This record gives sequence, C-alpha cells and structure tokens, in this order.
Amino acid sequence: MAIPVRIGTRKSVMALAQTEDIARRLSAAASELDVQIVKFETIGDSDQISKLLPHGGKGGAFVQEIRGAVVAGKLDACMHSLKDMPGNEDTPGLVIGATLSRDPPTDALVLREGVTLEDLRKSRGKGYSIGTNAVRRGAYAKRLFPEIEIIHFRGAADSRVRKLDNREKQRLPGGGEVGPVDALIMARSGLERVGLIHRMAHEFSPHEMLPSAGQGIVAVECAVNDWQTRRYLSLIDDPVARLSCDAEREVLWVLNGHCNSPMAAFSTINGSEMTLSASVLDEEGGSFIETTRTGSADRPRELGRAVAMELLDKGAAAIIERTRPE
Ligand SMILES: NCc1[nH]cc(CCC(=O)O)c1CC(=O)O
Repeated sequence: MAIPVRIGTRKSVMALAQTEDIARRLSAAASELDVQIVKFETIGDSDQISKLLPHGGKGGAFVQEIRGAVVAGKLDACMHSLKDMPGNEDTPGLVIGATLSRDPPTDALVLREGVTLEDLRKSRGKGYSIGTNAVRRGAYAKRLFPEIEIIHFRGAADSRVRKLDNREKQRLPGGGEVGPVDALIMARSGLERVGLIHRMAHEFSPHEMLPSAGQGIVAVECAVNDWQTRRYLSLIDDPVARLSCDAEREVLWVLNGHCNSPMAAFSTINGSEMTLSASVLDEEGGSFIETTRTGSADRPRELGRAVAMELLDKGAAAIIERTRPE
C-alpha cells in the first residue's frame, strides 16, 4: 500500500524543479512512497516590488508560511533552498531531515546581448549596472568592478533573466523605477534548475565571489517527532552536504547574521579535512573581513565556530550591526 508524503514548496520554476528532485530521490529510495507536491505562493513570490525586509527578510518571505503548514500537520515535509533559511534562530518543532547532495555552489554572471565580460573588466564597470537582490553579491561585484552600479533586482530566476533580456525596469516600493540592467549575478544552480545554464557568461570562482552559506544545497524540513518522515528523509540525506551545512550555518549562528548582512561562508571537504572560508563585507565593498581555516571534517561546527570567532576578533560585529534591520 502506498504511503503518502506531502511536501510543500514555493511554486517558482526553480522551487518546483528542486522539489521534483526530492520526490525522485525519495521514490527511488523507498518505492512504497507516494510523494505529493503541494504548491504555495508565498508573499516573497507574489510581491515582486518591495525589498524583502518588510516581509521578514528571505526567511519570513519564503519560508515561514510553508513551515506553519508542517507544524500544523497539513504537510509531512517542506522544501527550502538552504541558503534562504535563517541561520540565526531555531525553528521549534522542525528539523532538517535531509540535505541533498550539493549542486555547484558558485555564482554566475548573466549578460544582456551586446555586453561582454571584457567590457565590464576594461571599464571597471563604469557606465554599466548589475541587478541583484543579494547584498553579498553586490559587495563582491563592487570589488570586481569598482565603478559599476548595483540595482536591487527582484524576481524568480527565470523571470529575472527575462527582465534583463527585455530591458525591463525594476519598479520601486515608493513608486518610480530603476534600470534596466546590463547584467545579473545569480546562483549557478538556480540558472541550471530553470534550464538557462547556457546564459552563464562567467562562473565566479569562490575566490572571486565567496558563496553564501548553504548555497546550492536543497534542504527538506519535517516535524521533529515525525519519526516515519525522518526515517524516509534520512535515506536521501547526503552526509557531505550535511557537514557543509553544519559548518557554514554555524558561522551564521555565531555571528547572529541577519537576512540583510553581507556575509559568505563556504566549505570544501578533502578526505578527513574540511576547509571553511567566511567573510563579512560592508555594502559598498569598502571593507572586507575574511578568514579561512582548516579543521577536522567530522567536527564541522567546531570549525564554523572558530572561523566565526576569528571574524569577530577582526571586527565583524560592527559591520553586521550597521546593516541590521530595525
Ligand atoms: N534567493 C532565491 C534563491 N534561493 C536559492 C537560489 C539558488 C539555489 C541555491 O543556491 O540553492 C536562489 C536564486 C538565486 O540566488 O539566484
């Protein structure tokens, strides 16, 4: 007899592709499961103009509503991009039951027709604009192309590319418009998930643009005491992604990073060793605090803590507090 598993997700093209991946893996691991995908339109998706902050940041905007349905027992699990999950607070009653094997964690440059990477490099960005909704990407872009204009740009991955190509402006919360933009910086994995990887004009190395904590990892949450779902999710949990999840999110936890903090954390594992880099940057890219440490891969949170402490010693707290929403 089939056992139903209801998984909640946002209904963007990217989120559905991620959730279908979970469904495929679950069905392959346990053929008795009948995986049902339940689509939500969250406030973060329906409001394409506002900054996300008034909706509680990325966490509030994309995550809260679906979590509520799991807590209420209307869903067995929910899908999140790990990098959209707030890292400075616990979610009572819920647990990350699975982290899927990591997709490429890097960021990608997407250009409109007629613009090349060479143009951006030669001009130091002068006369060009980049659309992004991430303070981290904005700050790194300023470091690579010091004179570029950063434009706060909203939309699901596929619609952002459409806006770039159609030279659409971005509407502003108070009325008015900005743009159009000449380029976008997006998660490589997001581009791939929406079938637009051929639009990647340049892949930023982690050295050029350190990924955000959890970037490229899909997480599945379920209720702490739902043992049946936890057991099924453990079948698709990738232990390597889990180690990176734990190390990178420990940095967010110790630094009390909020959704508006320009912060990056990225780990790699080589045999029994993990190397974790993290950074905190001010929005204009003016000051960068970066740290890299290597430690034991089986104690990821210890390494995360050590890296975060070192960032604090170097003055990270002042930058993070300056950008904290009221
Ligand atoms: N903020 C939306 C979001 N959440 C996760 C991804 C990409 C997939 C991932 O990194 O896991 C994206 C799109 C983007 O950042 O361009």
